[in-house]
Amino acid sequence: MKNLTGLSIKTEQNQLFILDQTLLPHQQQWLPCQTVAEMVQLIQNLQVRGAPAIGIAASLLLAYRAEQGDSRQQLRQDAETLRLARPTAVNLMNNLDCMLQALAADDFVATAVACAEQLFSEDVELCQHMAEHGAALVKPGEQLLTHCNTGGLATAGVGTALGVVRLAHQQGKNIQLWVDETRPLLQGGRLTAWECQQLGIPYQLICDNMAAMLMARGQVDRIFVGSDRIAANGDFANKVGTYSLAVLAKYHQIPFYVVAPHTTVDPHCPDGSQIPIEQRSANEVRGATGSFGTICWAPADAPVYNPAFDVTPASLVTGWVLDSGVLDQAAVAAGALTRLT
Ligand SMILES: CSC[C@H]1O[C@H](OP(=O)(O)O)[C@H](O)[C@@H]1O
Repeated sequence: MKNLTGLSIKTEQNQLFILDQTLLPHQQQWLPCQTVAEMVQLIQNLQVRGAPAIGIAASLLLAYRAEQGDSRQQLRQDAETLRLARPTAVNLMNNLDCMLQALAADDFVATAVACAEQLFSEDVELCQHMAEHGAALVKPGEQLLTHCNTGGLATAGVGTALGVVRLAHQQGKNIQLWVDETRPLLQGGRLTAWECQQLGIPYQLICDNMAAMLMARGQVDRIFVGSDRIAANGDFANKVGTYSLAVLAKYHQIPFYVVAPHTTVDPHCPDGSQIPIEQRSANEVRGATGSFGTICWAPADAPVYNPAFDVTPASLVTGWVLDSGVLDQAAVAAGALTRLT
């Protein structure tokens, strides 16, 4: 397997390593990953996370196992095990489908490795295209807002929504970024803040419940968020809290964009009601665990509802920023998402 270097995934000397995102921003620890069980744990613990990154990491693990001599039958079983690791991010399913096609070839070791490497390098390119299309929407001096983490940590490239912000910044557009901390796992406060500091992007971290006031004050000009799955009609799932941002943006007439590669579109999913929403553990809401240890601020037996994602209807979306360009509501209503290549 080639040496591949992403911000949170890398291969070196035929070994696969994952940057443990639960330890960021205070610790940077690369973990070797050699088994399917280890990869499932890393994905379920969000040590590797972000729709594109999850799919790429799972594919590289299968390629690694193929190089280790696992049988085609075992690899097919492993693909199905990995598919169950997290249900919402369709990139995982799409990437595993690609890997299963590669495993059908006679020389399946070589084709599996080539497929996983291609998925990695393709995502790098897709991220750059999304960044270019999205940054073209940004006017100089705008105040942008984003939710969760959608940067290099969540992809193999520069990211999706945060990749747009990064390029607008690099183009000298003098943007400012509001970063939602993104309860309960704080992907914004821990990961997007860290990426912004690495990249020199001027940002301010806010609690999720502060976004409305900023919009009311006219301090948000444009919102970019990522996605874990986009349905054929343009509804999309993203980190919980995205829907409320979209409603607020509609009320305040602020342009609201979802940024995603075509690998996040699920043409077989007719609308948002069909997107499976991952339910996560109560303790994530009761408290937080990270490199700082565990802080439990709720009663240990507090009843909890913890959906990891919510669904935003297409009616609230100004534009879909894809690697192929920006689609507006008319294009999406005409079925453009079902004709992507
Ligand atoms: C480009 S990543 C898309 C998506 O993934 C994140 O979810 P998680 O942190 O649970 O993996 C978040 O929803 C991002 O917007």
